[in-house]
Amino acid sequence: MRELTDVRYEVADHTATITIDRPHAMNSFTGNTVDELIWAFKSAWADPSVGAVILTGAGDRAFCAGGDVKERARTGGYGETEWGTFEIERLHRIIRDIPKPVIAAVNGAAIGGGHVLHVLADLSIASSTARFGQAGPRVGSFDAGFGSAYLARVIGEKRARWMWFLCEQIDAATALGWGLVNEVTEPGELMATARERAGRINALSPTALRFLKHSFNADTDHLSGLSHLAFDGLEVFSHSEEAAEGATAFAEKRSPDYGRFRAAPKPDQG
Ligand SMILES: CC(C)(COP(=O)(O)OP(=O)(O)OC[C@H]1O[C@@H](n2cnc3c(N)ncnc32)[C@H](O)[C@@H]1OP(=O)(O)O)[C@@H](O)C(=O)NCCC(=O)NCCSC(=O)c1cc(O)c2ccccc2c1O
Repeated sequence: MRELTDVRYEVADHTATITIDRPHAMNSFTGNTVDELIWAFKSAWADPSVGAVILTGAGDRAFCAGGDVKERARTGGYGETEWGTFEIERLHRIIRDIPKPVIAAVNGAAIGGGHVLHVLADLSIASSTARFGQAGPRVGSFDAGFGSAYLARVIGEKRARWMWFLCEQIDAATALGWGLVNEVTEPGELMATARERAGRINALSPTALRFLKHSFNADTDHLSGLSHLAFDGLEVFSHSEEAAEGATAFAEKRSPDYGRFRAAPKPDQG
């Protein structure tokens, strides 16, 4: 068992529960958090006693607020990692590829990269107090892979563009109406509901579930190439003044000033 600082990993009744445990920073993730999440998902994948996985956040304020923007404002990145690389793309792949259903138990704010994590889960159950939103364009970031294209598959183009282009949050009732979550519970009932659903999954044929999960995925797996390209672009963009302005403004609790970056590429004169 690896020593974990940012994530809790528990297995009970054939269900692995993975909890992002950084409530002081709204369960936002650093590179280390992502490494630990990958370890937890791989552990659940390899454990023959586990049939379903629940992903949630510690406390009642946040599921996950995405990347730790203060860390990025301070250092320009998401901190040290095991291999020196920020492995968020690998985490996305593991959530999709693990041959067991993943249930996101959304206990509060699911924002930015945290929102993407629940979108990638097979099922999402939300507390009535949960909030959902994308924040990249406000803090100088974007997920032009699964985080936008697969989101559009789930809720439709207009709604996905609305979430990304306005960076406003929606509540749990709206998320349910949009098909962004499967069900909404009272906050105190969220984990019991998620465990009950996991228990029902655990009573089913694991092989049938595995084939079904990968069959659902196959239809959108080409987005993985798009994701790869998008993360290449994000890596380049994240070193720009424009990206730094977004992160710095968040850390300084002020609105970002993107005015000087507005000049659009000129149409081809040739
Ligand atoms: C999440 C919120 C909507 C919550 O708002 P609320 O009003 O309830 O709470 P506060 O704003 O007062 O927050 C409490 C406390 O937590 C700190 N905090 C919140 N979010 C973060 C965060 N993401 N990083 C660090 N710290 C955070 C906040 O500063 C407060 O601390 P105090 O010390 O002041 O008490 C709201 O907080 C919010 O909108 N948060 C920011 C959301 C956000 O911008 N997330 C990052 C988007 S970018 C991203 O996720 C991302 C994902 C990737 O996969 C990438 C991959 C590769 C490169 C870059 C990536 C990337 O940038």
